Amino acid sequence: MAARDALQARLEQGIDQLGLRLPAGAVSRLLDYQGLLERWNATYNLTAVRDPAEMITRHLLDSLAILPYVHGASLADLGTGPGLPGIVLAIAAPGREILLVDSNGKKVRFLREAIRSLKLEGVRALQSRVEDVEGQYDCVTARAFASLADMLGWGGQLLAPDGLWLAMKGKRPDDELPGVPPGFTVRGTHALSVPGLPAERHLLVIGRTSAGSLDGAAPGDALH
Ligand SMILES: C[S@@+](CC[C@H](N)C(=O)[O-])C[C@H]1O[C@@H](n2cnc3c(N)ncnc32)[C@H](O)[C@@H]1O
Repeated sequence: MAARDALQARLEQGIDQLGLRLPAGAVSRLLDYQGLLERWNATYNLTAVRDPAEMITRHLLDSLAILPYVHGASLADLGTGPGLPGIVLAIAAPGREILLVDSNGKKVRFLREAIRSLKLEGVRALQSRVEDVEGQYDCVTARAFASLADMLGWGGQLLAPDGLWLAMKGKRPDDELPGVPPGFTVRGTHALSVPGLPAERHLLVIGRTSAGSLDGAAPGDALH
């Protein structure tokens, strides 16, 4: 219990530093999710991060850092792995339809168990390659998944016309910008400061190029 108390203090402090307010019970559910991940990870190797305190920072707080950018009533998290950022966002911002997609069967088995045991309503896990997924979502998230060119090439069809694609990256991915396919434009690049994480983190917010607009011509111009 003492260990959980210490993790809870670290998580709550990080949430405060991010300037977030989460719904009642969310912190406890996030710790339950992490506990489940730690247990499954001992057998199934779902994440290379094994230290619980490091998981709080590198998984929970890093995922929560994009919460202010989450948009609309539906969200698809592509290449979600063990549910990052998708399950964290499902707990922190409930009330959305959320699809978690991964091609790896053991990760999807974990996701289904997490959805069941955490009673995550409106959340579904799909074992599939992103290329084969159908539907459209107001928000698409992807962390540590693929280059911008690949992720938009494989999954661009999933973004609703007014949707926002949130691509989570480490260093600012200037070298990937020329690969953004036609029809999409980078609306902003945000340097994220994740409490306790010294590494650089960036969020690219990508939308569809609106008809008649030139903003897809030079994605770098949209950066700030
Ligand atoms: C490096 S992991 C990142 C997992 C998680 N998003 C995170 O940040 O911890 C990339 C994940 O993408 C999945 N993946 C790779 N290519 C995929 C594809 N084409 N369709 C669906 N999932 C894919 C892998 O199975 C893996 O779980």
